[in-house]
Amino acid sequence: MAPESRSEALQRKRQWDALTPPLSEWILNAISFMGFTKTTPVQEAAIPLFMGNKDVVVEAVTGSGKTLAFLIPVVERLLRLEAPIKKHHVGAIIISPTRELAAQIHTVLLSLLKFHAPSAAFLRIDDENDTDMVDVDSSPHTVSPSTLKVIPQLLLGGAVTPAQDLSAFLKDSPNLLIGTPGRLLDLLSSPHVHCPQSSFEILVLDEADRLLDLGFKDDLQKILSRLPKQRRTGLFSASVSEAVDQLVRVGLRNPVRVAVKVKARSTSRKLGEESKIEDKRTPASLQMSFLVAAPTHKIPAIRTLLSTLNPRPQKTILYLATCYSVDYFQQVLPAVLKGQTIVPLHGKHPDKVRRKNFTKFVDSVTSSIMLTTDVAARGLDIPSVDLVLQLDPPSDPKTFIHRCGRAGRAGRKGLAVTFLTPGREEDYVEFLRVRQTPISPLSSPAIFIDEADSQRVTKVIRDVVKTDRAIHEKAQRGFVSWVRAYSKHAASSIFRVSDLQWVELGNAWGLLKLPSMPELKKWDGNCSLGIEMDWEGYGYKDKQREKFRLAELNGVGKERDKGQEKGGKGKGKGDAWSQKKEQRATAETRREKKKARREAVRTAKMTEKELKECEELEGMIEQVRQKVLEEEEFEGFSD
Ligand SMILES: Nc1ncnc2c1ncn2[C@@H]1O[C@H](COP(=O)(O)OP(=O)(O)OP(=O)(O)O)[C@@H](O)[C@H]1O
Repeated sequence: MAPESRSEALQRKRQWDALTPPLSEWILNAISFMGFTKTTPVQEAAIPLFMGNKDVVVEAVTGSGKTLAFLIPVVERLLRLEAPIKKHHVGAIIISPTRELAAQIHTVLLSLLKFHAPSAAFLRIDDENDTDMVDVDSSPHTVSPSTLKVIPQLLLGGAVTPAQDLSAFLKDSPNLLIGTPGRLLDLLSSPHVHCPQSSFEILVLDEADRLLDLGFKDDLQKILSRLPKQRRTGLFSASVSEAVDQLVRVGLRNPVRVAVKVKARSTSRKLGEESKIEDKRTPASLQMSFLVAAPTHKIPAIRTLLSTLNPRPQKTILYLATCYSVDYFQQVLPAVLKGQTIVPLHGKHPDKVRRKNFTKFVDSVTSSIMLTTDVAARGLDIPSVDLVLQLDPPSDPKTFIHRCGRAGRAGRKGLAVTFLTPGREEDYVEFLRVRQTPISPLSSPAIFIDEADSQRVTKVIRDVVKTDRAIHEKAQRGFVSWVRAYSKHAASSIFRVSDLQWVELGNAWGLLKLPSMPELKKWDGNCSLGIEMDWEGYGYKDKQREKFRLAELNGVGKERDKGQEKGGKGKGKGDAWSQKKEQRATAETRREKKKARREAVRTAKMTEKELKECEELEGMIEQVRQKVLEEEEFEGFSD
């Protein structure tokens, strides 16, 4: 017999049924139904280790199939126990940093369990593939297969209360919990939920480096303190190596490290130098590009890119730095990017909006752009996303590869374009290269923007802003939050507020004036940006708000608004969120103002009911302002 060639050996190796220990028949069946003929490299390496008795730290590029690389071992281990897990005991936990990602993991799990008859029957999963289901009694692995099943529970913040989570837990007694840290902790804190040594098998941290970040530290530590030390733990991410110092905190025992890298020819060699093969941390099918453009040229460039790319992008994700910039650009971009459905998504949206918008984007059949923040940077697997745009490079450099990795998944072609402002920001290319994330100039399609085009776009945006004072306020708030984010960039020697060109930026955003903010205190330019505005006549589209504004204008608000609306650096209510301390009126002054306002409103002939509504509205606005201040000051404010 002819000896097996290397490629034949590799092919054979990458078969699902060649994995050891062997996978259950029903899993092979499920995978075959999903159309995955071969394992991906990370699945091939990680599944046997994690199914065996090893803790693993797995790093593999975005879109390389890490979800199945941990779901299969989790499910297999739960179904190979000697006896079913006791009522209200948990056998496994999967933690994810965001709701959308946790929900996605749960969906992939259900698509597997559909093929496991006892679990599917319990979960009443729609089983249109009845005929593909394997009679688990014939499985060689399980001791009492017909009694063992996987019962997952998805735990997310938002729509469902912690009490409802607990009640579902008590009713169904799930043995596998999937959720975000906060909600998991709520459930695990109940005395009715048990994770003893005898039951608990396996813990997975998906996007582990993100979960090990400071923001999740407390919740994660509390979760870990409720789990037995003797357990299997798996950490998965496309950038897990950044978190290596933290691994000890998670209590890993001699973990095996699995690192699946991509080999690529070096893009940045000097003249006459041989091209080298380098390790890359992004998938080979993903073209990673950058475009150097002045701020006012960036949105026109996006418009040109979307209309010249061939084939036209079906779904695009456009990343911005902060939630408030998303709130603003969702108002103005439809006028510039005609023919695109713009769907906003960020972490400050109420849960209902967040779910509705996410589904809208995923289900959209027309060209759509998701306008988002880092809340959608990781893990999301939306196959038809073929273009990722970063109007602002992320503050945290490891987020860069996650954002780009929403395109070019599972071998599909994708393009990621990052916009950089001419000058110091161009050093970001080298900054990324030394982090094994090479990006090259966008050459195809070539994008040229002339000044007239960029001026036209600025005008289109400004015209939208002028239609509603509320949009102007969003613009001001968005811009301030953007400047703050810029000032907190991790690569602080590259992204420096002192380099910002304020007028150019104000025009790029279509602002009607530059907001009053500490960053502009020493700037001696003109905050009005040369725009003539009749500020008193500039109203809200919302009738109630406008009525209240007019009432205020005729009364106590008039004096105060003057300073603010001249476009100068006067202090007023509108810049409360940028000058917190100066804006906190004493309780007495507030009471007086309220009295005077009531008087002013009375002269505007409002009914008591209208007056009450206006006051409620203003109270809400004030609360939001205060919240914005606090969040921006203490939390960061990016996603
Ligand atoms: N063996 C396989 N063959 C082909 N496609 C696969 C295989 N395994 C998974 N996929 C598909 O690859 C895509 C990406 O998988 P997955 O979301 O698990 O990637 P990931 O490595 O977790 O990415 P990220 O780092 O962005 O979270 C999914 O659409 C999934 O269905």
